[in-house]
Amino acid sequence: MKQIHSFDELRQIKDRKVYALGTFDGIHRGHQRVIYKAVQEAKSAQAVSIIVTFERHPLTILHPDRVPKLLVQQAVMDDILSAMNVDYVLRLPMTAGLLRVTAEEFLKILCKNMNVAAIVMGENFTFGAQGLGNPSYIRQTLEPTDIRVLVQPLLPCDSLEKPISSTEIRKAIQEGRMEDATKWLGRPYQFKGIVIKGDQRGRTLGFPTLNLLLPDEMAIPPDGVYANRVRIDGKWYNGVGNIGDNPTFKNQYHRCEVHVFDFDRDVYGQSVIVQFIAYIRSEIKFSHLQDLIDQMKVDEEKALRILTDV
Ligand SMILES: Cc1cc2nc3c(=O)[nH]c(=O)nc-3n(C[C@H](O)[C@H](O)[C@H](O)COP(=O)(O)O)c2cc1C
Ligand SMILES: Nc1ncnc2c1ncn2[C@@H]1O[C@H](COP(=O)(O)OP(=O)(O)OP(=O)(O)O)[C@@H](O)[C@H]1O
Repeated sequence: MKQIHSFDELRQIKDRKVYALGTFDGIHRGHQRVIYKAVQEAKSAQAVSIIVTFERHPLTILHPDRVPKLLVQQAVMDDILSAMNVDYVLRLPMTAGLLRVTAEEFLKILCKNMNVAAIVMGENFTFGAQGLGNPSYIRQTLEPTDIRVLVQPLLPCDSLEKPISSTEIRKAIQEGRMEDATKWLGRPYQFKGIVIKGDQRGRTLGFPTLNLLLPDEMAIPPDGVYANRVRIDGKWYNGVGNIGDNPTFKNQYHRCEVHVFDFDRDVYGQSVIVQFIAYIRSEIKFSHLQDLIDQMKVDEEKALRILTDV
């Protein structure tokens, strides 16, 4: 999959094109429906599939203090899109100028002399200045052309009368409902990070841990203990982890740690992926070290049970 960043680069692509339009944070199951449709349509129209999205969220310009946390890091998003056989992702740099582009202009740039076979979007897609462009606007505007407009019905969250959305998934993660996040994303919630040195106390407690700084741009589950999976050097391991600042000890900082089962290699400096499968309990300030150790043994048992059941 190739990445492009401007309408000029888009114009260089002479193949027939099928676009999928949206923000696509998280590539949740609703997004996957739209993307699969675009890939399928591209195949039958002998065209290339192009995801049209933004480098950053529009709120980075409109309300920087309200920018939502991300559900997927860009490198991970690109791996997912490649695995879905997408040909290109166009990530438009987010600028005040881009936000002023009207729906009419935006459609014109995307479609005029661009050799477009089809445009795919979900029923709730909006675009252009003030979000005035929507599926019926696109249908109407492209009516006189031979560009197919494929509007996908919204995939609902099964427990709610709402469509799956990045917003609902962010809420689930922030409330520790990791099972909901997994169901709606179609994969466990995860982030990538570099293993840093901790206090090297874990091994003396019988629970050595990988320590990661929390990626500031990402949605972070609440402080507490989790059943985790961790990918190290391409291999997945089970584990039990903690997000928090270890209130039992002094001079700590907010981080994520995972005790990886059946693993004893030194991986400082390596990039790993941590998945959050289920929330187990909140963090506790223990008065005695032995109470923390006993509790971690209980947590380990619980995590093992959860991870063998999923
Ligand atoms: C499963 C698990 C549960 C934990 N629960 C707590 C807790 O409730 N309270 C706390 O202060 N620290 C908790 N921790 C963090 C430990 O205090 C920490 O892993 C230990 O002090 C080692 O730190 P280090 O990696 O910096 O050496 C937990 C860690 C794990 C792996
Ligand atoms: N549940 C869904 N089912 C089908 N298509 C969807 C669903 N949710 C979004 N889409 C479509 O996928 C594309 C990308 O969606 P987008 O990221 O803009 O919205 P979202 O997931 O609802 O996020 P937010 O919660 O931020 O509004 C759009 O074309 C949108 O209409």
